[in-house]
Order: sequence, then structure tokens, then C-alpha cells
Amino acid sequence: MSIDKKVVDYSVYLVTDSSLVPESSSLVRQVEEAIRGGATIVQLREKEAETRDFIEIGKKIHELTRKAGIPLIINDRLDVVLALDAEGIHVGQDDMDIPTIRKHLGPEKIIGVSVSNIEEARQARVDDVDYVGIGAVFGTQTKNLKKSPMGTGGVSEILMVLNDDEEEEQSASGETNGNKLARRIQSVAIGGINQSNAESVIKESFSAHDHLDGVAVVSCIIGAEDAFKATKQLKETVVEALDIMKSRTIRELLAATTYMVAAVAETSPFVHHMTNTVVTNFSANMTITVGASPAMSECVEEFDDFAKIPNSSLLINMGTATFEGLARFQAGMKAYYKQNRRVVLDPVGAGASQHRKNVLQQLLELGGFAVIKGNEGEITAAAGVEGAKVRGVDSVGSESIEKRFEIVEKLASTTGSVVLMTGEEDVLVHHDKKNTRKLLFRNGHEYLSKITGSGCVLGSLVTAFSACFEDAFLATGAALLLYTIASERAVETGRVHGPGSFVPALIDQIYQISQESQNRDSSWISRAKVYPY
Ligand SMILES: Nc1ncnc2c1ncn2[C@@H]1O[C@H](COP(=O)(O)OP(=O)(O)OP(=O)(O)O)[C@@H](O)[C@H]1O
Ligand SMILES: Cc1ncsc1CCO
Repeated sequence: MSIDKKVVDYSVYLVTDSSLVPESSSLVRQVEEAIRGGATIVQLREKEAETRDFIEIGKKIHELTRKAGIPLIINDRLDVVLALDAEGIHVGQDDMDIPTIRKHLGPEKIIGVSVSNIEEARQARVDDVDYVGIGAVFGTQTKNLKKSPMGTGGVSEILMVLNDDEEEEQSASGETNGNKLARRIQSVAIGGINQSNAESVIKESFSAHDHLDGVAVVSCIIGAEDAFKATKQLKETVVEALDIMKSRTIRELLAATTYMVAAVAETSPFVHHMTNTVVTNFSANMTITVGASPAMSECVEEFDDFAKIPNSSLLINMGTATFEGLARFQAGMKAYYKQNRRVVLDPVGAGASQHRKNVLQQLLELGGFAVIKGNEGEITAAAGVEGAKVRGVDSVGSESIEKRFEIVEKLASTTGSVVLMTGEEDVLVHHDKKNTRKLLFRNGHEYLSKITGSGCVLGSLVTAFSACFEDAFLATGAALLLYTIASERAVETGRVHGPGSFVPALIDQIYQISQESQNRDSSWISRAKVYPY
């Protein structure tokens, strides 16, 4: 059975090294077990082997890979590839040049090359290889490194150029270079990767427009007493992490978040709050903490002036809305829309009483909200879905994830707004003409549900962020990540003994993350638990 190289799965890329095989096993046995455990591609790398031995062992391993329908790649030796009719070759920077190899192997064979910097990645693109091995990510016992490990940051930099169409056009300088990418170059990271760091390697190694396709490993499988179990465990981790990072939306969000947090502090948007009487002080403090500028006002006479302030935005929070309050909300919305400003709605307590339902109905009729955010009960009521489980301003009880997405999508499609449903897990959806983006977030500490106004102050952050960025979906996601990751870090300071001491620690951590982001330190974002849906 021949293997179509266009559909090869690079997720668990096994590289052999017979010197690492445990005494109780053999290389063939380790590879067999690895394939059974889920290895998706095998590279035979036997630097020390004589040609005859290399071919002998290659035949046995090729039999295994053929049976499993996965490719066998040969390290460096074109003659061995030809002798075995293997599926491809992997070469280093000092080995035979790619055009010569391609001439001998033809278009159907897989050619991979090791790259360790941006120039080599650009060259790999020009040479039209099928995949690159990016490394070494970490120090490794299986190879004497000539260069220092690049870390996941180095992998990201390479992924920034590897499949960048704009770069491709620039490098072609207006001419057709004949090598224009017809397809994506696949990529695996290599060097010191194992079961315990594979997830973070994949999650940290991304750029907004590209991601890894797998990890290449040697010792953690070849040297394992139980190669089947070792591979199975690695595969589960890798598949889950790749699923997340293949989502362009997630990559865009993660790549943008630190920048957005810094930019909010640097541009200091004005956040006009028409909010409830319970949370005014908390909301004002939280707004200041991210570097934005709050003002609480219900005075219709000054709305036009406020709306004209550069980078202004309006938050309407229905928490203690009266009938007279409704008219003020409407006046506020009109003043801000007149200046083309963003308005965010937090329909606090929607569904709790007939009065709130009426107020909400009229606000939605005027519409135009950049973002609508609320807890499950509130968003369910706003979506017009029967059975919202509420008690006053609290949401009680939870539907299945599927049902929650259904509700959020309904509100997002009827209003055109970005919709965020909060809770232990947060659901974020936006429908626009081009596409629908849907994400599930799992950060946040339980103490957020033990204090009043945790949703309301998140509304302040969402409003500040959406004042600064055209893409209100990413702005909302960034504000949510900042807030929920800060809540986790707050508790980890060791200074939190309950909900009371949690609040100041939360404010401190939001401030801290904002400072880190302004210093271009984005390491905090690797805590993000965000999933495609
Ligand atoms: N059990 C939990 N574990 C982790 N995070 C939570 C939990 N409950 C809520 N959160 C987080 O708390 C924030 C507020 O969400 P929540 O749904 O509690 O808002 P709310 O009910 O509108 O709050 P309030 O009405 O008090 O302002 C969100 O960021 C959410 O992710
Ligand atoms: C407790 C409460 N009541 C009206 S608004 C509010 C703040 C939390 O939503």
C-alpha cells in the first residue's frame, strides 16, 4: 500500500537510536510497540550502522510501518531510501542539498530537513520540503548540540515565517518563483521532548498564523521499558494539545492577549459606567487597575461630553435598574452610538422579575451592543430561552455545555453582538458575515463565585478592552483571560484565606499581570485553558 504524503500525520514522530534500547528489548520490538501505542511516523536514524546492517534493520522496520500504514523516513542516506523504497528522507543542514535529493526521489517521496533558525526555515520553504524538524528545543542526551537550545520561543519565531504567505509574496519580489507554496510545510519540534513537556511545547510554540503538527521524540520511547505505554501516553497529550493549537482563533487570541493588556494600559480608555449601586467602587478600582479611566454617571446632560472623550466606551449594567433608569440607559446608548463608540451590556438579573425582562427587552430592541456578557441565567433570559435558572441576580444550576453554546449562539446570532456567558466555565461566541468563532474557557478560581460583583467588574474590563480594539471577540477573550488567570494567581500567593482577602489579592494580580505585559513578558498566558468548540 503506498502512502499519500499529503495526508501524513506528524503528531507522534518517532526517531530511532539503537544505543538507547533497554537490554530486555530490541530496536524492532521498541518500534513495534511504539506503533501499537500510536506513533504516526518513524525515522530510522542509525548514525553508527554499517550500510548492510542499516538496510537489514530498515527492512524489518519498514515491514512494521507498512503494515500500520505509516511512513518510514530514513535519516540522511539517499541510498538506503532507494534500497528500501522507504517513504522519505530526513536531512540536516550539512547533508546533501534538497534539489539534488528531490531529483533522485521524485515528487511523491517525503523530504524533511532540520532547521534551527529563521534563515534555514525560509530556505526550507524555497526548497519546497514537506516538513521541517525544528530544534533543538531543549538540551538532549541523544545528540551533541552544536547550537544552544532555542526554547519554545525560538520555535515560535520559526513558525512565524515558515508558512507565511505574505513573506512568500515579498520574497518572490513580484516574480513567480515557481516555488509558491501550494500547501503548508508541516513541522515537528525536536530536542528533549517527552511526555511531561510535550503539552507545553505545543501550547507555547505557536504564532498567530501557524502551529506545530507534532513532536519528534527519541529516548522517551526508544529508551522506555514499556514503549507501548510510553507512546500511548504521549499520543494522548499531543493530540489534545494539537487540537487546541490548530484553532486559528485560539492562536490569534493567545498571541494578542499580552499585547492587548499592555495596550489598554498604554492607551487608557475612558469607561463610562452606568452600573448598579452594589459594585461601583469595586468596578472603578478594577478599571483603574488595568490602566483605564472610570467614571460613574447617570446624568443624561453630560453623556454627549463623555462620549466625545477619545477611546471612550459605555457599560450598561442592569443590576439595580429602575424604570427611570431605562430611559437613561437609552440616552447613554444613543450618545455613544452617535460618536461611533462601543457599548457593552451586562443584563444583571435578567429573568429575575417582569420589570427586568421589560427593561432588557427594550435595551435589546435598541441593540447595537459590541458585547453582551452575563451569567448563565442572564444570558439564557436575554436569548429568550425558557427555563433560565435564576434567583435574583444569581444564576443557579447549569445546563450541559452543548445547551449553553446553543443559547449563547442564539443570542449572538440574533443580536450580532459578541456574547460571553460566565460561570465555572465561560462560553464566548461571535457570529459575523465571514465566520463564527466559539471558545470555551476553563480558568478562574472558585472564590470568584463567593464574592459579589465578580461578573460586574469583569464587565468593566471587557468594556475597557473593547474600547481599544476593533475585534471585540478577541478583546473580550483577552479581558477574561487576564481576569480569571489573575484570580488563580491571587490564591497562589498564599496571602488569601477566603473570599475577603481574595479581593485585594485579585486586584494586585491584575495589576501585576498588566505590569508584566507592559514589560513584554507574556509567560503568564501559558496558563490559559481555552478550547475550541
Ligand atoms: N466556580 C467557579 N470557578 C472558577 N471561576 C468562576 C466560577 N464561577 C464564576 N467564575 C468566574 O467568575 C467570573 C464571574 O462569573 P459569574 O458567572 O460568577 O458572574 P456573575 O454571576 O454575573 O457575578 P455577579 O453578578 O456577582 O457580578 C467569570 O470570570 C467566571 O469565569
Ligand atoms: C447583589 C446585587 N444586587 C443587584 S446588582 C448586585 C451585584 C451583583 O450582581
